[in-house]
Amino acid sequence: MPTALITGITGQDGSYLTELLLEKGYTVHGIVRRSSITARQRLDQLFHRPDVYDKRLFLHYADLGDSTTIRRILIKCQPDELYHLAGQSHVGASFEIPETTCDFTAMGTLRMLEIVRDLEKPPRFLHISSSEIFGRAEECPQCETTPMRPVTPYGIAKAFATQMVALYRDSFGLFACNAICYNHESPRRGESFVTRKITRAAAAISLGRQDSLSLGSLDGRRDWGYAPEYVQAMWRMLQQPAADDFVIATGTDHSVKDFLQAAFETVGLRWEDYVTQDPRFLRPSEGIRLVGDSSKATRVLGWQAAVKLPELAQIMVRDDIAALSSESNQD
Ligand SMILES: C[C@H]1O[C@H](OP(=O)(O)OP(=O)(O)OC[C@H]2O[C@@H](n3cnc4c(=O)[nH]c(N)nc43)[C@H](O)[C@@H]2O)[C@@H](O)[C@@H](O)C1=O
Repeated sequence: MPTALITGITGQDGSYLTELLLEKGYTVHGIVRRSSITARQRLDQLFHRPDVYDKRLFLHYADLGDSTTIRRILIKCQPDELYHLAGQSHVGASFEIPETTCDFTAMGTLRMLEIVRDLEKPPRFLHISSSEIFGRAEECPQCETTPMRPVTPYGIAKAFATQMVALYRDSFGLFACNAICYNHESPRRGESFVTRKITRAAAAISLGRQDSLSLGSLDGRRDWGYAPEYVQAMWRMLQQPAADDFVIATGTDHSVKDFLQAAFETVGLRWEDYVTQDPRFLRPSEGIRLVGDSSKATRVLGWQAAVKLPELAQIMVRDDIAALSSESNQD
C-alpha cells in the first residue's frame, strides 16, 4: 500500500486529505509545527481510532524552515506521494507579515523541492497553489495559461512557489504538480476567513449569542467550493501518467454579499440587520474578481465541483449551529 507525507496535515485540507488517503488504504505521515497544538482538533477523530493512529497515521514535528529535520523525516518515511499544503495562507495577514509569508509560502516550497530533488527515489510532489497568483487577472475566468498578476504578498509568494514547481518539473524531471485551488471552504475552515466568520456569526446570532458581525469589503468576488471535493482533485493529480498543473474551481463566482445572503437565509434572518463595516478588515487591494475554469481538470482528471452556493453556506451554518448548541449543552 502506498505511503503519503502531508505538510500542513492539521489544516482544513490536510485533515480531509488524511481521511481520504486512509480510506484508500495509504499509510499517512504528517509534518506538524510544534506551535500548532490547538489546530490539531481537526484530526481528533483519527487520533481516537485505534486501527489508525500510530499504525497508519504518524505525526512528525518540524518547521518549514528546518530543512535538516524535514530531510530526515522524508528519508525515514520514504513516501510515494508528498502533498505540500503548509504555509501562511491568510491573504489579509500577508500584508502585516510579508516576510514570514514569503519565508513559509515561497521559500518553504523551494526548500521542499530542493530536498525532494536530492532523494534517491523522489516522491510524486503536489504543491497547493492558489487563485491569488492571478491577482488583477487579465481574463475571467482564469485557467492554467492565464498570466500571473498577483497583487498581495501572499499571491506573490504563491506565484514564486508555483513557478518553482514548474521549473523543477521541467528542468530536473521531478513529478511535481500545482493544484491551483480557488477558495474552498467547509465547517473546518479557520474562523478568520470570511466564509466561516459569516457562518459562525449567523449561527451565533440565531442562537442569541452574538448581536452583530464586523466585516471589511463586501465587493470582492470569489469562486467558493467545498474543501472535501478539492482534496479529491489533489489525489487524482498524483495518479496521472504525467505531472501537470490544474485549476481547481467551481467556475461560478459570488460576492461576499451573496455569501452573507445564503448564510443568513439559512437561519431566517436578514444580514443587513447585523453586519457593520470595520476598516480593520479592509485590504490594500480589494474588489478583485477571481473565478476559475477547471475544464482541464474535468477533461483529464474527471473532476468537477458539485457543492456550490447556497448549499455550501447551508452546510457550514448547520454545522456551526450544531457545534454551538453542543458547546452550550456542556456548560
Ligand atoms: C484562494 C485563496 O482563498 C483564501 O483567500 P481569500 O480569498 O483572501 O479569502 P478570505 O476568506 O480571507 O477573503 C475573501 C474575501 O472576503 C473579503 N472580506 C470581507 N470582510 C472580511 C473579513 O472580515 N475577513 C476576511 N478574511 N475577509 C473579508 C476579503 O477582502 C476577500 O475579498 C485563502 O484560502 C488563501 O489561502 C487562498 O489561497
